[in-house]
Amino acid sequence: MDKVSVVVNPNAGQQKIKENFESISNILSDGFKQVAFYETQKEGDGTDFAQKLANDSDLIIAAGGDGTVYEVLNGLAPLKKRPAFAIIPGGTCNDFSRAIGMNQNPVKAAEQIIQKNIQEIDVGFDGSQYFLNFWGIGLITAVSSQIEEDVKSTFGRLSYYMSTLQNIKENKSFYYEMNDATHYYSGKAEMIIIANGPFTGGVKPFLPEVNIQDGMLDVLVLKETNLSSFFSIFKKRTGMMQEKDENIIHFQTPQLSLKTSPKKLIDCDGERYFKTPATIKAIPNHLKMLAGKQLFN
Ligand SMILES: Nc1ncnc2c1ncn2[C@@H]1O[C@H](COP(=O)(O)OP(=O)(O)OP(=O)(O)O)[C@@H](O)[C@H]1O
Repeated sequence: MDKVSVVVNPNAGQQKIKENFESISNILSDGFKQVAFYETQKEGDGTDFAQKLANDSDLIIAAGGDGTVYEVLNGLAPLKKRPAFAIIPGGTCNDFSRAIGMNQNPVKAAEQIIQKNIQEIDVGFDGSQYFLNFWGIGLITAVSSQIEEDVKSTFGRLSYYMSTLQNIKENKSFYYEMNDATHYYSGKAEMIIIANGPFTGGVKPFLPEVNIQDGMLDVLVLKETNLSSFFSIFKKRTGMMQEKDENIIHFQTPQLSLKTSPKKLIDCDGERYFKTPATIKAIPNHLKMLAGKQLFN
């Protein structure tokens, strides 16, 4: 692994990467023969850079927040020849970087990257876009749309909690139909999350047991998103829940088709560009990532 391209969003987070640029650059140059940096200037640049640089890079590093990771992933994932992928976290939540054990200090993350701990991971795909972490509709979309940029920079992750609590009161249900090879479900729901990796919204309230190396997606349907359903999730996590909860559907599947009425805005790793319907699948071992820890296999 010699040639490394780093796609940097200089404005991500509170310019964390820019401030530490020299240290990051020195560390990466110690670990790899050739390191080049490319600064994004606007939306879409991360995807363009990834596509242009892929053929001539052994490794592409996304340095920025989850938006930058999403853009670089969506540049790389459709390609036949995909270089390895790594993340230097520089945003507010950096969800996926946490899932693969990256240190949240960008300089320390660069130190982890030069250890070259290569792991194969699954990538989610909904027919239009790829995701590493989660795909969701309903409450989760309302939560992230409501976080204003100024609130986000002042309160960081706390704003996700505050926004969630506010949304629990205001959330509206929708009608859904979904099926895979063995399940068919329909009814009313307030939130559906399809998880590939274990982190959503900078915290991990949902499905922390999700495995990003098993070729499967975890589907979670919440019929009602009130405080008691969140408490049920908590009980399920801690093994306290004995009986089946009527309010929650949870299963694993490699692929799922989903439609809703009305059409719902999709939150895909925190980005919101498309609406339902969609067919969502896990593409097993689609990317080689340089992780900060041993994953599940
Ligand atoms: N130079 C730039 N100036 C402003 N916006 C940019 C620039 N380069 C890229 N962008 C856009 O900014 C969006 C947000 O960036 P990113 O997610 O990296 O940072 P963040 O919002 O601070 O972090 P997080 O999403 O983790 O909270 C990206 O999706 C991208 O489209």
